Amino acid sequence: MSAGSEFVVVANRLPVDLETLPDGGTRWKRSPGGLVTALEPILRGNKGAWVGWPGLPDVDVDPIVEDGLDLYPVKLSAQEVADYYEGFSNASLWPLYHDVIVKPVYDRKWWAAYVEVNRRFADATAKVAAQGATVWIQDYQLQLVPKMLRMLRPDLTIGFFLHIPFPPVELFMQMPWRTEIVEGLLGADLIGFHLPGGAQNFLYLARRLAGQPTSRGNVGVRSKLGVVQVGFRTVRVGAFPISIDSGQLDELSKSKSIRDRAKQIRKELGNPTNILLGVDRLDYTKGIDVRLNALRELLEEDRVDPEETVIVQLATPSRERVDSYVQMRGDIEQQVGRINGEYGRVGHPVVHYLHKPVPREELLAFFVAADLMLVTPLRDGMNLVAKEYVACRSDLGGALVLSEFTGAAAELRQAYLCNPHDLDSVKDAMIDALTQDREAGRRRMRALRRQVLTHNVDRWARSFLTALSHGGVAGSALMPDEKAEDEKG
Ligand SMILES: O=P(O)(O)OC[C@H]1O[C@H](O[C@H]2O[C@H](CO)[C@@H](O)[C@H](O)[C@H]2O)[C@H](O)[C@@H](O)[C@@H]1O
Ligand SMILES: Cc1cn([C@@H]2O[C@H](COP(=O)(O)OP(=O)(O)O)[C@@H](O)[C@H]2O)c(=O)[nH]c1=O
Repeated sequence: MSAGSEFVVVANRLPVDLETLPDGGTRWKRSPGGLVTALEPILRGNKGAWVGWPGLPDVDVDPIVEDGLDLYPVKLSAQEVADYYEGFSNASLWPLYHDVIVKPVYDRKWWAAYVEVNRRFADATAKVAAQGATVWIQDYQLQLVPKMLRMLRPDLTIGFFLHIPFPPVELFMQMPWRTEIVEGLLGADLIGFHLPGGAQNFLYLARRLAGQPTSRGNVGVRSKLGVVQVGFRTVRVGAFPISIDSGQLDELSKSKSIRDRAKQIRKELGNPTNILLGVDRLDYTKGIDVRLNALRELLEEDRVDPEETVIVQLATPSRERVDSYVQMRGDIEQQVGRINGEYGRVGHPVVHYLHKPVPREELLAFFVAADLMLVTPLRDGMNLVAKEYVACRSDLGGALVLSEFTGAAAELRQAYLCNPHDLDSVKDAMIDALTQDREAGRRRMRALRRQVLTHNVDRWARSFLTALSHGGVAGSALMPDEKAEDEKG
């Protein structure tokens, strides 16, 4: 075996995506989503390796050995992208884990591809990792890798982190391959979730489906880990809410170039009194439809003046070949057209909608410019956008409307919290935020910033990796296996 890497991250995507250009050539671009936002700075600071898919089917890409970060591409065929990524990952697991907002589809062919691709990731990682290395596997696309990798390389320390919610038993039991998934995860030494609720759901399922004895006490945040006893091995289970590089964003957002661009954005929008902002991957979990409906009703009821208000919705294209995403895009674009048709005028639309990725610096200028940030998911593992907005508001201006169904809501208690399933709750939160007293708004933003600036992505990674290397703190005594009792109840 070659020397290999001491620290390896394994994720479905590499931090950069290969993109096909109109002339048939290719170029690298930043991969979408919060997982990459969070992990890239950690890996660059730790000199590690990243195993992942380069984002295009059927391409052979050589490993890229860069300063501080080595990339090891895993090749997927077009059929595997359809079955493993678009199918099992994003039409079975994603909706199941997000409260079945759309109906999950369970397909044996997709499952077979999921097993096959997970095996390929495990094989690739086994080749890259040094003797005794630490391997950190990411997210729902790779839940079988911990067990597969342990069988290949028992010398490794293996962590797993789930970036999306882990569902309650009533939903998880729908999954035809539920036991295989729980057993796959139990190959890790430490399994991390954003919130204690996800960790507790998992502990219950480990007892019930894998028949393993587990701890019974509450799991804490970065403390009081749960345990599952798997033969002679102890698997730890904990809650580690992810975050952002808040210090860096705070600094960048104070720069003259971003401040100037924010002013220019306001001018380009016609200097309205209120700029509302949404920033999301175009995903049905994000509640883009919810905020547009809320705004339309507020306009209808004359509670918001269309002459003084604009909403900017930045929507990165996502999973564009999955049926539910195609359908949702059509619905949202229809809503945008309806609001502009009814409340806009020539040269002054109410909704400014972009369906394209927005570069990081431009995004920060939008955060600085926005009077009201709308984060209204029906369910979201964390939502880094909410934290990014707060980090960019060193002026203590602006206000955040935040869905209670995001992981971020557990920490950002001074936001205007709302229930996205109750349109009146969203509308009231928007009005409260738009009419807030200036001083009260500054107090809220100060408190939000204290939370985000003291709990950054570094702390997230350190808390997880420390628990992984030290074995963590078990919070409650191991209880006897009460599988039979659970099964009855
Ligand atoms: O890779 P894609 O299919 O294009 O999707 C992008 C990423 O979306 C998801 O992000 C999640 O991770 C964030 C960071 O922990 C979290 O804030 C957010 O709530 C999640 O939705 C997905 O989990 C990633 O695997 C994808 O790469
Ligand atoms: C729309 C948009 C977003 N970003 C960045 O992407 C991530 C999104 O992370 P979050 O946790 O909120 O959600 P998902 O992971 O997508 O489910 C965040 O860092 C955004 O700043 C971007 O760079 N460009 C965009 O256009």
